[in-house]
Amino acid sequence: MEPVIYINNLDHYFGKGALRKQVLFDINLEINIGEIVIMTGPSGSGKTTLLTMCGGLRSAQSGSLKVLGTELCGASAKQLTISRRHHGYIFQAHNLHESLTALQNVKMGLELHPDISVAEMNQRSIEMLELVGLGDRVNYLPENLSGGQKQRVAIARALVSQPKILLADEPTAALDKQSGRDVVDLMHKLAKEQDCTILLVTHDNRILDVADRIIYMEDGRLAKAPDLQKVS
Ligand SMILES: Nc1ncnc2c1ncn2[C@@H]1O[C@H](COP(=O)(O)OP(=O)(O)OP(=O)(O)O)[C@@H](O)[C@H]1O
Repeated sequence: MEPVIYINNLDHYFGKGALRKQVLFDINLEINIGEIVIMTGPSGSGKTTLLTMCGGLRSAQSGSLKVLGTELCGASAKQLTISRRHHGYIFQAHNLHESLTALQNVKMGLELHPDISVAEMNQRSIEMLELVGLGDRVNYLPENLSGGQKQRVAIARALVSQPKILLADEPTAALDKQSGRDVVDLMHKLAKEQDCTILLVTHDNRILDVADRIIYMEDGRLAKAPDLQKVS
């Protein structure tokens, strides 16, 4: 079966002219359907850059980056927008709209899907909030929710459209130990139920056990994780 994410000889540069700086070097990676891959590594090593490229949030310039069979390297803005419909995103700071209720925030996860009626959007969003244990908080504003609850709303928003790929950048960074664990377990459970592939960037060693595979980024290159090097 074709990998969900296929990356071959991918390089990436920021800036132009004298300020041009290479931040990704010859990345090669395949991620299969339903796999949970955690990407870790030092700050500034390029993890978020790679994640946003996989998500079609940043265009790829050199090499090959295929997501769900579509080549994103050199893709137009329109093609990237289409590609984004298949993804859910979760960020460190939940990124909820403070003036919108939990339900309204989750419904935004269906915004790119004009084929779904308003009634169905409501129903699916409420069901999703129930699944993340917030059925009694649908009309709450983010300011009245705890950090863990806000992140659960973000998970509901990311998964309400049943995306094929879930991209998460430091989803537990702002959470205490137990909330972080709960959030990751929930992502894991829901993604497995929906056969969703997860690529998750984290510095949080407490959640590494959720991964099927851990990859390590250093200075813009995929490298062997330090503990593996010690063993070999
Ligand atoms: N928009 C940008 N313009 C120029 N340089 C950038 C931009 N975004 C990131 N960089 C640089 O690219 C490199 C990789 O950054 P990136 O955010 O991908 O690293 P990271 O591994 O995710 O770091 P962290 O763990 O701190 O989030 C860094 O040197 C960073 O300064």
